[in-house]
Amino acid sequence: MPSPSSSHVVIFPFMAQGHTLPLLYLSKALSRQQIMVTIITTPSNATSIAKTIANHPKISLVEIPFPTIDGLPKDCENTSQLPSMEFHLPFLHATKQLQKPFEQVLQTMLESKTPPICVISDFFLGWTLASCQAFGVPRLVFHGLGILSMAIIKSSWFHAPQLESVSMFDPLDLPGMKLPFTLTRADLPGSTNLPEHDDKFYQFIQEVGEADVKSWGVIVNSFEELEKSHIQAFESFYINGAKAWCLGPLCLYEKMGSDKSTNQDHSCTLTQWLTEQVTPDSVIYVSFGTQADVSDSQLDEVAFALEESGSPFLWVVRSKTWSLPTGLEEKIKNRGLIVREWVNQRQILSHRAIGGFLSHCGWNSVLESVSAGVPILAWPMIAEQSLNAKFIVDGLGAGLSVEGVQNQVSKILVSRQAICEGVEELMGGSKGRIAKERAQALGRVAGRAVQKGGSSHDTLNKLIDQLRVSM
Ligand SMILES: O=c1ccn([C@@H]2O[C@H](COP(=O)(O)OP(=O)(O)O[C@H]3O[C@H](CO)[C@@H](O)[C@H](O)[C@H]3O)[C@@H](O)[C@H]2O)c(=O)[nH]1
Repeated sequence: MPSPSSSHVVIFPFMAQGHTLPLLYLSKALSRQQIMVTIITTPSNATSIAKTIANHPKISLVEIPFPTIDGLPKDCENTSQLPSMEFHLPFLHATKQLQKPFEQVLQTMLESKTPPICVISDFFLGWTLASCQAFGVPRLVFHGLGILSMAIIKSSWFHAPQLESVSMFDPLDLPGMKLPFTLTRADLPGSTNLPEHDDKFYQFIQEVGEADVKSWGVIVNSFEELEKSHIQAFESFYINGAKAWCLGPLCLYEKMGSDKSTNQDHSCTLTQWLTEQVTPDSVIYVSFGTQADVSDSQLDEVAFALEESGSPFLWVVRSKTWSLPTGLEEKIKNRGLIVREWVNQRQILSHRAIGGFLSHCGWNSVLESVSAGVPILAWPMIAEQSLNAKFIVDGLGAGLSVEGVQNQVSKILVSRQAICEGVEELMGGSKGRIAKERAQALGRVAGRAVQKGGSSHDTLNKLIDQLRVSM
């Protein structure tokens, strides 16, 4: 069995912030266990990753070139650089061309004194399974999602023919699953709902899904106390007895303030602004993640709603075309901050001034909010976010929903009244108070999970032991 100091893990994240960040936190957790980690990525992603791993000598980076392909803007190496979600599929296909350089890197590593004990690669990089099998290295897959949403997606995919006869808004029963909320087909992500077999995205997901279920194991950014009752249903879809290793919340392995990848001056300004909002729990943080396209007219509604709600707010806006509606600047100037650059979201959520999070319910944001004990005002937009929103609101009771955000099928403009009412209830209503208590209780459990003796901490040790034995 290799000694701990010579154990080496290869991590290959998908080039999207929400997929890469948790794996960077995992790299740091592994390096603290004296494990060498090599992160494989492309040049422009390597530049930003290098900043976050600067003080971790056991983590190194290997760059492989991103391919140039028709239909994808030049120099786009991360989904956050895509002009819109229309380019997502060409981007996904482009990543398949990383296989050859990836295999060359793996070959060199296997000939070295420290061959890897496993490769942890993203679900979207399904072809890594064939490479790992060819070289005899176990592949662990990472999806970036929670257990419950993954189990629902897999189950509805598996039972698709039976589901087609169920109407869009009727409750859905998934065999073998105990759902903590009422699920309808309208809640399912687009590619799962009404799969069209000649749809190119469907075909891509089917391809990477086939590799997924043949993986050696699954790294899950969640913790047993949160999702234990769904693990068995999820694992049942894996054909070689693969285990789901719940290691999260991975963000909690990152020491607060240690990430130097954000602009430090800017971070200080935000912290100072938050500190000036003297009343604890008074500020609502607003962010819709790194992928969803939110129209400028919808952003106008958010702006008016935040103004009307009277709550202080800190809002991260990604749109390059949107500007604050005329007249609003003056009205919000003493209690609203709109930020257009990358912020340290975890640091913001943990500030005592933050009392709520208006969120799209990307899984990282959900976990970060829960970990900080901050209740969520849920506004799911794309992908599996409706499932996360129902889980946090109906399943865990740690959030409220924006009324009028029915599902992902009816794409209507959500009115400023609905948003404003949600903000008022979360920040000052009795339902908001109950959600806050629940979020705070979950935050304490999440913190214990990653500490010595906690469920995720123990699972990480067990995983490392098992990989070393199987070498
Ligand atoms: O200015 C910013 C903006 C984002 N973040 C971080 O970026 C991550 C964003 O992740 P997430 O909240 O999951 O949002 P998305 O990246 O938009 O989510 C995509 O990836 C998730 C994980 O796979 C899925 O759950 C979502 O449906 C999918 O849209 C989080 O860690 C945030 O803390 C920052 O730190 N600063």
